[in-house]
Amino acid sequence: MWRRFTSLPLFFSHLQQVRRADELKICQAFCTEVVKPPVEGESNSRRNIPFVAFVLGGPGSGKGTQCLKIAETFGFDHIGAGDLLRKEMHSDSENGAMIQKLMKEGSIAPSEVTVKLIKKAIESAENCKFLIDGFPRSEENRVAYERIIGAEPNFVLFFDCPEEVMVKRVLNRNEGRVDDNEHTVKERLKVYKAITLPVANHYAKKGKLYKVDGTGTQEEIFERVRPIFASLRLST
Ligand SMILES: Nc1ncnc2c1ncn2[C@@H]1O[C@H](COP(=O)(O)OP(=O)(O)O)[C@@H](O)[C@H]1O
Ligand SMILES: O=c1ccn([C@@H]2O[C@H](COP(=O)(O)OP(=O)(O)O)[C@@H](O)[C@H]2O)c(=O)[nH]1
Ligand SMILES: [Mg+2]
Repeated sequence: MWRRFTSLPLFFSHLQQVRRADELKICQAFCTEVVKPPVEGESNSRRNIPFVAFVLGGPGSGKGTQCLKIAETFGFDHIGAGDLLRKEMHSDSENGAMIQKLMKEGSIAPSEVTVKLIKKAIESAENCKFLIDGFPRSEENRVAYERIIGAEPNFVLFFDCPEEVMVKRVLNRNEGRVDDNEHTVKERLKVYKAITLPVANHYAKKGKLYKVDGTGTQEEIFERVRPIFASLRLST
């Protein structure tokens, strides 16, 4: 349904914006100025918003692996939503037990928890361009992010991968994760198809989704990803 969605106009318009900002410091060039939605007790002010790419795809589609390569090659900060939640789970946080339960079930954590962690990661970074990996996982996540951060992502990278390939990769991941087992991955795939794919569909309809074939070697996949980021002229 959402197979047709190239959004080159988006990139070209951003490219123009970057070109116009050629003399500016690199960080400034990555920032998009947007109108902040009205907040009670605050006037409608203009402010700088970081350059953000969401990275979506099923469990084991290679999001984390490719994000590491993109971050290294193009100077993005990599914010893994699942990594933030795992860190929170292993801390003394009051949410730890709840997160562990949800992860084991293959369910999605409350938006307020995840968005708060993402916001903190963005605010504490020196960088101004981010890959947000594995988020938003639901329409509710998406709406909460856009409301709290006050901006949509600049674009969305989506890894398309057959289920059997994803399952095989997850079961071989060997990182000691509570969710890398046959039962949870099956549940995660159900959640992914029912709740996460509509988010990708939303951005596809807006012309913001870039779909990449997630099969093949890590290097082959990165060669499909590379032109997307290279065309942004955002590498440092
Ligand atoms: N192209 C690939 N071919 C084979 N294994 C891969 C490939 N990409 C990633 N992997 C491995 O598959 C597992 C899942 O990859 P990961 O990047 O964690 O996916 P995701 O973040 O989408 O769940 C990891 O163990 C990773 O090393
Ligand atoms: O925005 C997010 C990201 C992750 N998760 C939880 O964390 C798990 C693992 O997410 P991660 O992105 O690390 O998994 P991956 O897709 O990389 O295997 C998910 O199944 C969810 O339970 C969540 O609730 N919200
Ligand atoms: Mg991952």
